[in-house]
Amino acid sequence: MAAVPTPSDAPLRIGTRRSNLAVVQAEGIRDKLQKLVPGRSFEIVTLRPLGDRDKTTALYEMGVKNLWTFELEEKLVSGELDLVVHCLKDMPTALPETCELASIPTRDDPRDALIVKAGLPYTSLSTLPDGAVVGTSSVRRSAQLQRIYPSLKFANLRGNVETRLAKVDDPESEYTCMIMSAAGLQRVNLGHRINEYLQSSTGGMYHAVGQGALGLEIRRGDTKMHELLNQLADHQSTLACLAERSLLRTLEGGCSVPIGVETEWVESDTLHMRSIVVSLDGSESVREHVEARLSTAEEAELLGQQLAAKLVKAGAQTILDTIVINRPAKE
Ligand SMILES: NCc1[nH]cc(CCC(=O)O)c1CC(=O)O
Repeated sequence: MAAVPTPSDAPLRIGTRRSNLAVVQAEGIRDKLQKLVPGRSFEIVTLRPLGDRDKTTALYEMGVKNLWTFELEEKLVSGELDLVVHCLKDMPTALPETCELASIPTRDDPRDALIVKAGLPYTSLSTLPDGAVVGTSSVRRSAQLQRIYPSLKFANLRGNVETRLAKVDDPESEYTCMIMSAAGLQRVNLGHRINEYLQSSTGGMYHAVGQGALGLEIRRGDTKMHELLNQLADHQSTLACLAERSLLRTLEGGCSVPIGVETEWVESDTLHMRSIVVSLDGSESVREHVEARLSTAEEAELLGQQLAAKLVKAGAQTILDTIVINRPAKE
């Protein structure tokens, strides 16, 4: 007679999106968990969320905010999944009451990267010709680039990493180049296609909140999973990302805004945080920074709130009000 499996014999089910990037990320987490609990079996369950199924409707017109997460969260809550592996930057700053962000592992490169169409000679943003077309559907990227390089043009570019790269490389396509996260490209072994890393100190680009980090989401109150995932958490990455998410949560006010950020540990216990808020056309922008010694999630969230308050005081509210009226797309 077959043994009746006890709950701890049941495979631990990890949910994620159905892209190559998402699966690679989930496999990485699975391999780490496997080392922590060698006796357990694991199963990766992929799902194509609404945000990936509908590629034509403008993101801001789809109504729901959590287009990439809500179906996975439903399966978490119903018990069909035990864990969801997200790109942290795709996770809304407010999660459903029934779920929680259990762990943020060591963050990869948070920067944006420039990728030029195969065969073209350009190697950096500053060498692109006037009128070059940048593929991106992120208002954070297009607004910031327009601020720095007013002669650039922009065209929407959606789809997973490989699809976007193929569209840009297509000799018939209008794109001269695209901007993507360095971590996303590196994780699917396309890091060699990066022509330039973008950051505030060399060119003025700030990355998205949470970019380059993973967010491990569980059912609220699942203490066993929480304890297990705690072992994958990285203290500095967690505090930096919580500070960034707090900044976004404070500024967002229910709507998406083109806001860029950078966080840097200047001493092992001191977090330096810089941020920019840009109008959609790049004509107006506000930049601020804060720094504090911190060691707890509460202190990190306070720092994010302080930076938000400084930005608002410096004029970010005027920019944000205009954007709320225009209802922009998020990343
Ligand atoms: N916007 C979609 C998205 N969400 C997470 C990543 C890549 C992984 C990451 O940066 O954490 C990407 C691709 C991109 O923005 O270039």
